[in-house]
Amino acid sequence: MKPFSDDDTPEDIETGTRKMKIQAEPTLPIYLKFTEVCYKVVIKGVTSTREKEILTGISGSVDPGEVLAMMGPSGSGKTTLLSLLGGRIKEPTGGSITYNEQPYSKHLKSRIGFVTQDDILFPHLTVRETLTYAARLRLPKKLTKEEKQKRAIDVIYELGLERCQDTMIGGSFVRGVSGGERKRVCIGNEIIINPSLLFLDEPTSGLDSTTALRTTEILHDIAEAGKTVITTIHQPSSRLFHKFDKLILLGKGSLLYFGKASEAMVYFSSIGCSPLISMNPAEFLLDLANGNLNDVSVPSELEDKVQIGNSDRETGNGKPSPAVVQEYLVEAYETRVAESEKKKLLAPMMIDEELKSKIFTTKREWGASWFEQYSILFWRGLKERRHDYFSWLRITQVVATAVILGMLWWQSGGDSPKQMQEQSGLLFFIAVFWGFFPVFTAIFTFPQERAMLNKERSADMYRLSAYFLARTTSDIPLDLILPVLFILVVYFMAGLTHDACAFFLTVLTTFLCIVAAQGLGLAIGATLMDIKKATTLASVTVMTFMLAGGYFVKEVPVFISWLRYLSYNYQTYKLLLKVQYKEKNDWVDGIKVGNGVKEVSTLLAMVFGYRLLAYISLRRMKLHSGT
Ligand SMILES: Nc1ncnc2c1ncn2[C@@H]1O[C@H](COP(=O)(O)OP(=O)(O)OP(=O)(O)O)[C@@H](O)[C@H]1O
Repeated sequence: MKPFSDDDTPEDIETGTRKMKIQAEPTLPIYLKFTEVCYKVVIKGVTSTREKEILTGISGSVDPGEVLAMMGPSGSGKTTLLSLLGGRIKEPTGGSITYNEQPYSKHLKSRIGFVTQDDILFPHLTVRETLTYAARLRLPKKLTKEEKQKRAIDVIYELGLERCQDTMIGGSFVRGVSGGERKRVCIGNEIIINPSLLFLDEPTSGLDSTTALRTTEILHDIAEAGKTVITTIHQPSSRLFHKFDKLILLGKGSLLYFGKASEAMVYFSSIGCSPLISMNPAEFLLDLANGNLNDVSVPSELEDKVQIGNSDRETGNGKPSPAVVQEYLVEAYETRVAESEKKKLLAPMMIDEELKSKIFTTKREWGASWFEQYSILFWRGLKERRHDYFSWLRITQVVATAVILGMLWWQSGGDSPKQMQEQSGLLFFIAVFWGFFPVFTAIFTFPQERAMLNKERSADMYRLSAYFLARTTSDIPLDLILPVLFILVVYFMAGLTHDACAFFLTVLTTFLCIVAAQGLGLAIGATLMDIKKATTLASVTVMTFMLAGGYFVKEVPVFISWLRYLSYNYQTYKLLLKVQYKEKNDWVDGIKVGNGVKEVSTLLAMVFGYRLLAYISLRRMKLHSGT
């Protein structure tokens, strides 16, 4: 453990919250410049399509060692600008963004850390596990596993997370670390790669002012270590505001101010807007950007606009309307500052040629080999998802269903055709239950995983194929336990064929049905972003498969009979019948009892088919997100 530093107050030492010293190795300094950045989106309505302008002509710059804060009311375009600068949205509609005077390139990905607004973390991993997995996936291959683990521990100490390193992250239903600690873990996830550029979307939202200040101090320390830090911020306290080097103030997508944070108040007073009472500068600036001029001195130009009495522009209370204020502020910035700032930005920077070329010369490579990626993701998936699989709710659901079925078909026997006919209802239910249940589990658990997949794939952490195979194989042990429990209860309560081979074949058939169903669930979850739409489509699909299964209607019309080759429920049902009655009868429930080879191969084909569909949907999902 690192010793406490001289800067730590006795209180820090007592509470263990020492001031951080970010001691990362040197990084490539990156000078970020953006001029006249515009961004539009096309909004498709039911009857018409229109363009919406989100950002208009935003210019600014930030150097290594500086923290640039972006402020503005909600919806003013902060996140959009941050995403454009961080390469998360690929192309601005206009203007240019350069990194050491070079345009964005994929090589930059490994030099950029991006902390999103939502804390996307696995709730059941501990702080240390989260950071260790990130280090093992993201740090260069040349480092050993031990060195990567050490880096994770260093980050834990740098961010003051040592006291909660073995605590689970937690989520909506699991108690875990505090909001401030969770935010620090998100920051740790990004600084672990020692990025040159660090982007953060509202890192202090939802934190109390002391924790927010501590988080901002961390950003300051990170910048001091030679990194370029850009953050959006919602409502900073005045202490926090003074920690920023540069400031961008946005209002409805337009630039109201760019410059040193410490000079913002001087600039606004120079255009006639200053607070009439003592006020937090951040609060004053946000009021201005919102067009709220309460307790603010109004410049004479704006006063005149009220006196003209243009009803559209007045709010009726003697104050100009927000639209008029916004127009005035944009115009004031354009006429007094924008030109000189643009000139400065357009002037070529005195940057070493080496710095320019280094952006492209770094070889883009994965932090781990394909097999390592697979193995890390396998163990991580197993650790995380075992909680979903073995929640008390799921166990109760499965065991309760099994007990009810066992009681309904209590020692039903399957010797006479009548008994077989009755028992076939139970087998049909098993095929339907294990055809439905995993589809919905996959759909419900996937959104969280999708967010993580998007985040990690945007940072080039691993190949999709490694993720997919790890997910598929880590599901296998988890998938086996609940069905085995279920079948153990049902099998002996209902008195199905007392034969070890029949028992294991029943388990195996159910398992194949589950793997196919999960593939379908994953494919639907990855195709439809909306969980409501996904559950509706899944219900309709599985219902159709169930009906086409031939249990209710024996003679299915030819044009619909092909559905039986998609219906894993039907193939499962047929196989279960064969497993139970192969020695006893030739026909049960209108189905010929044979050796089952055809059904096994059809079911296996479905397992591969639905998994392949899931893989294609995941690939397409990547394209949807634009990352
Ligand atoms: N893809 C999109 N399609 C339609 N509108 C969009 C899209 N992206 C952003 N917007 C709109 O652009 C505006 C700016 O959004 P953005 O998320 O950048 O704002 P913000 O300042 O970060 O807001 P907040 O502080 O609430 O997060 C909003 O009105 C938002 O609805």
